[in-house]
Amino acid sequence: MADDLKEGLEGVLVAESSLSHIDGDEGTLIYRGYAIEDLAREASYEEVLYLLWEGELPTREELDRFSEEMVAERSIDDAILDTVEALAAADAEPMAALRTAVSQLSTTDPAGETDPQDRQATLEKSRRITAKVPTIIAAFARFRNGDDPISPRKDLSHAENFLYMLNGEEPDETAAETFDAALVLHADHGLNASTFSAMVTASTLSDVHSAVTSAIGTLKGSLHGGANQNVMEMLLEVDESDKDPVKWVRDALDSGRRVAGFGHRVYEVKDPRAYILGEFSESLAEEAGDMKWYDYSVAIEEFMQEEKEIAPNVDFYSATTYYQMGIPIDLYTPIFALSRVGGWTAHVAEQYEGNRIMRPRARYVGDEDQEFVPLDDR
Ligand SMILES: CC(=O)SCCNC(=O)CCNC(=O)[C@H](O)C(C)(C)COP(=O)(O)OP(=O)(O)OC[C@H]1O[C@@H](n2cnc3c(N)ncnc32)[C@H](O)[C@@H]1OP(=O)(O)O
Ligand SMILES: O=C([O-])CC(=O)C(=O)O
Repeated sequence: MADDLKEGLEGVLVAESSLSHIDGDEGTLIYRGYAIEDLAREASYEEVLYLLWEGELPTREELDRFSEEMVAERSIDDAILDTVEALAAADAEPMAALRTAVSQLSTTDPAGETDPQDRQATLEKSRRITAKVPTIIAAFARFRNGDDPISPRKDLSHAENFLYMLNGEEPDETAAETFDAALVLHADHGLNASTFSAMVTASTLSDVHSAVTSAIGTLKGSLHGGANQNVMEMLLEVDESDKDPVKWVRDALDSGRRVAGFGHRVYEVKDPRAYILGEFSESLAEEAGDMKWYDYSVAIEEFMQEEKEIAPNVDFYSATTYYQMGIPIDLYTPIFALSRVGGWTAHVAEQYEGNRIMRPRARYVGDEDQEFVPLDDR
């Protein structure tokens, strides 16, 4: 057995997948062969879910039926709502609340335990979880503001309905389209850490809810999904400092800080999703007549490129996009989960097919041949 140490599992091939592919040198991303740019421009999040779960883009009829099935699963039971209310009252972090509520969803799932070999049952469970995640996040956000949660509507798309449940009013066309495209852009991304986490859990033949719960916990970290919140907090810090953004970032790097929203394990060049989100951020800024956040971002991007040759990832421009849409900063990572749950569950379904338990190993560097000393003699 080769003894090469691959810290962070860099470059290690552990699975075959037909879901998404990243060319890190070229800076391209495809979902089942379709370019992310085409999907973001032309397809709804529901179409992308169908593509990931069913293997092909839906016809109009298939999409209508699928969307109806999703809509029918949007409501959450009172028991879940009570938990969400209690978590909001306890001032829980939104990602912690989401993780707990999604875990609890397993207790109200009508199918109970299902056979991992039953792909249909896995996909139905995935659909129920994915449909309910926006309802959980929006209810949490409202409870903590002292507002009543808003029931999901049946006549709105996944993206529109979330913004409606969050804000209490239907989003305008720009907000609805921008948010839908952001969901498309975040839906899948190869074996990123949270997806891998879901796959590891699934590989033990554990259930879909457990896999998604693992994935939420993994996405939360600042090196992964948590970076979008950190980007906006950094930009606010820049603003408050009254320093030039480039000077601020230079000082941050000098003090050993990492710049949130930059760098990637796979991309050697700018993340293709960052181009699209950058355009959204720019047009929202133009619409509002306030270019500040976009200009700060561009200045930081140019500096990071020139000075460090490190390009932005997906989290860099999603931050200012969401900020300019008025979304609370600590909901950015839950919103990432709201989209990525589609990818996580597609990978779980794939993992169950031809499953082998994930079990790497570590090189042992600890002590050997220790003489055991009984407790009272130590
Ligand atoms: C959705 C997503 O998960 S996208 C990623 C979101 N995360 C972030 O934006 C957090 C900031 N970025 C990072 O911490 C990293 O770039 C990661 C975690 C994304 C990738 O990590 P790795 O592939 O392990 O790269 P690694 O940490 O080895 O970095 C390589 C080099 O680039 C530097 N580097 C990487 N990212 C950054 C950054 N954001 N700021 C400053 N320097 C950086 C590292 O210091 C390292 O330099 P060195 O070789 O001189 O020590
Ligand atoms: O692929 C990764 O490592 C991180 C990422 O960009 C994502 O999950 O979208």
